[in-house]
Amino acid sequence: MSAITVRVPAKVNLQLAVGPLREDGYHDLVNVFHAVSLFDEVTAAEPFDVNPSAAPLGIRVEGDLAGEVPVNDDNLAVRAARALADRTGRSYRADLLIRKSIPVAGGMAGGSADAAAALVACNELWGLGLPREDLMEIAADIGSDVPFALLGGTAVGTGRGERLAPLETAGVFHWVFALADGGLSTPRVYGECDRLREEAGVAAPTPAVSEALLAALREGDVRALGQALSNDLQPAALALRPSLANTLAAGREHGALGALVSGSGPTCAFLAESAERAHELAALIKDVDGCRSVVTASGPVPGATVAG
Ligand SMILES: C[C@@](CO)(OP(=O)(O)O)[C@H](O)COP(=O)(O)OP(=O)(O)OC[C@H]1O[C@@H](n2ccc(N)nc2=O)[C@H](O)[C@@H]1O
Ligand SMILES: Nc1ncnc2c1ncn2[C@@H]1O[C@H](COP(=O)(O)OP(=O)(O)O)[C@@H](O)[C@H]1O
Repeated sequence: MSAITVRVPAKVNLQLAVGPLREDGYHDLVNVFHAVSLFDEVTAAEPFDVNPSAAPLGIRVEGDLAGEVPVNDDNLAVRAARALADRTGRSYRADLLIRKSIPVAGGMAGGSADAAAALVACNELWGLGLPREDLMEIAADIGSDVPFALLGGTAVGTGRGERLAPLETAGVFHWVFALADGGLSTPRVYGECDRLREEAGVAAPTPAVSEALLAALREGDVRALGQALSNDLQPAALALRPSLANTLAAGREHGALGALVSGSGPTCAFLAESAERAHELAALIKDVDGCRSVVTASGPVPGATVAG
């Protein structure tokens, strides 16, 4: 096969419980991931340039957001492809093309998604046949959110978020995402969370999964799910980007069943009762100050999957 395309979803965090800062610089989490139907596509192709001195991994990005994505060795898709090749101990080549739709630095794990997609695409292109468990291990070395982008669905992540257990869910949930201008740096938001806790004299709690959230997911109870959504990083994201409070308030006023910052933000997520209500809600919040654009999506959807 000379080119493989993989479709990979964004995520929203249904619960993000953040524990104390660990010695390795990460926080222990209970991270309930939910994959939604907003996708990037990554194509890995045999290189056009057969010159042996050319870089083994080429990278291009297409789409309105392309200017915000690094097109060098820092790109998470390139890092993933290199880690996969290193694992085999052989030198492989590929040209990677990302068709970007997931917001960049938006708290929806778009970079992690591209890394997961590159692992699946290159595993196929290079005929490696590595099992999913091996891809999961490489994924966890690249970033805490990368294993979930491989898995998809709805899952609880513990440790730094990389140790996953799939969750049972019923039905389809409908979402509106309000995208903001500019991103928020994930380490900066975690740092602000620690700072706010220290300032308030509050010790970081031991993270625990919400039983109400698990029951709502199991029963497909959208109202109960709306009530159970939570994000410990939200106060930090709001401190760094105060305009998000307006966006969240607008969604609640217009009938969202739940409203929260997605992960480290600044994307805000709103849960709607139905696909129709999601479209109505999107139209009502799209002109709120600080909101660049809105998209609707549903979940859960599968993780990184070869297209076609
Ligand atoms: C917050 C979350 C929620 O799902 O994602 P985003 O909302 O940014 O997409 C994740 O925890 C982000 O995961 P990911 O983006 O893969 O982060 P990593 O590359 O592993 O780590 C980047 C940095 O974030 C901080 N970090 C990350 C994970 C974690 N459990 N504790 C942390 O403190 C550390 O400062 C780390 O150096
Ligand atoms: N393929 C990629 N797509 C998006 N961002 C990338 C990619 N590779 C590296 N990055 C870098 O990672 C940062 C965080 O990316 P992203 O995963 O989109 O955000 P978040 O962690 O908020 O979900 C970006 O600011 C960008 O510099």
